[in-house]
Amino acid sequence: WKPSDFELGKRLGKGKFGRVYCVREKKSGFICALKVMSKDEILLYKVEKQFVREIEIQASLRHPNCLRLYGWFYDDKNVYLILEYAAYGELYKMLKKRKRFDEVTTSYYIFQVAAALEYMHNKHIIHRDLKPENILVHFHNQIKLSDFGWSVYAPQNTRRNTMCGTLDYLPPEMVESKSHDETVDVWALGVLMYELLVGRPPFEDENSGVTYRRIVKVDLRIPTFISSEAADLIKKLLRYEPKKRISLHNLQRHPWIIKNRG
Ligand SMILES: CC(C)CCNC(=O)Cn1cc(-c2ccc3c(-c4nc5ccccc5[nH]4)n[nH]c3c2)cn1
Repeated sequence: WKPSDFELGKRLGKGKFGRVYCVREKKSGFICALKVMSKDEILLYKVEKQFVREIEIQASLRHPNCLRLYGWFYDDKNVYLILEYAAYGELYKMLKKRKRFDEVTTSYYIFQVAAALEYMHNKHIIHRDLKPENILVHFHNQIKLSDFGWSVYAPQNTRRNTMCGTLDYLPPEMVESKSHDETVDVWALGVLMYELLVGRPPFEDENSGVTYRRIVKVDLRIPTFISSEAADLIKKLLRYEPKKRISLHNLQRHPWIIKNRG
């Protein structure tokens, strides 16, 4: 592949390490997202190892709810990623616009994210960075998990994790730098479900020390407008004990998921 194989379309956004464009591959007319990352940025941020691991992980994933990485190429200045195009963009932007989602839509989103996570966990891959910014939406409310920058091959033993970005999605064991495993994604799914239904994450506070304390205390307050089945599932996801969290298998059979999947 080379850049001139593609017709440049609208700019889709600025990722952490690059610019993303909607493009059309000239010969086939295929629409995809082209991510352009400057080589010296990758070298500057010393993320080439994470970058290679992310490419390996994303290229190996084949699931309707995991964003495809079709291929990649580079020239003297940039690295180019040929990624699947999601018609409606980031879930995060949709959430900001709508304030919060209804329970039917949210349960369909949570069901799909759980299916993608179950698929990844079966391949011993932990996502570790589940949040609305990393979830893209396609036609018919189809969800695409993206940005496997923090994904690692389990089991993950304890190591100092330089956490960048939001603390809101961290489970107690990561806040307390204990060892962690796939169940960190189950906790994050609980945070995601709460945020989609309520419009803000459950332990949010402008003071990150307070957020830390609220996470390790599991200081969870569920608003009354949330249905009792939804509240039941949120409580089963946001358990302090990793082993006590509901499994992704059982989540897909929870009354709130079944009832709302229509
Ligand atoms: C190191 C390398 C392997 C990283 C691989 N993973 C990524 O690059 C993750 N990533 C995906 C994207 C991305 C961003 C936006 C889109 C979009 C998209 N569609 C949109 C529709 C309307 C408005 C915005 C849209 N963005 N489709 N596919 C995308 C893919 C950016 N980074």
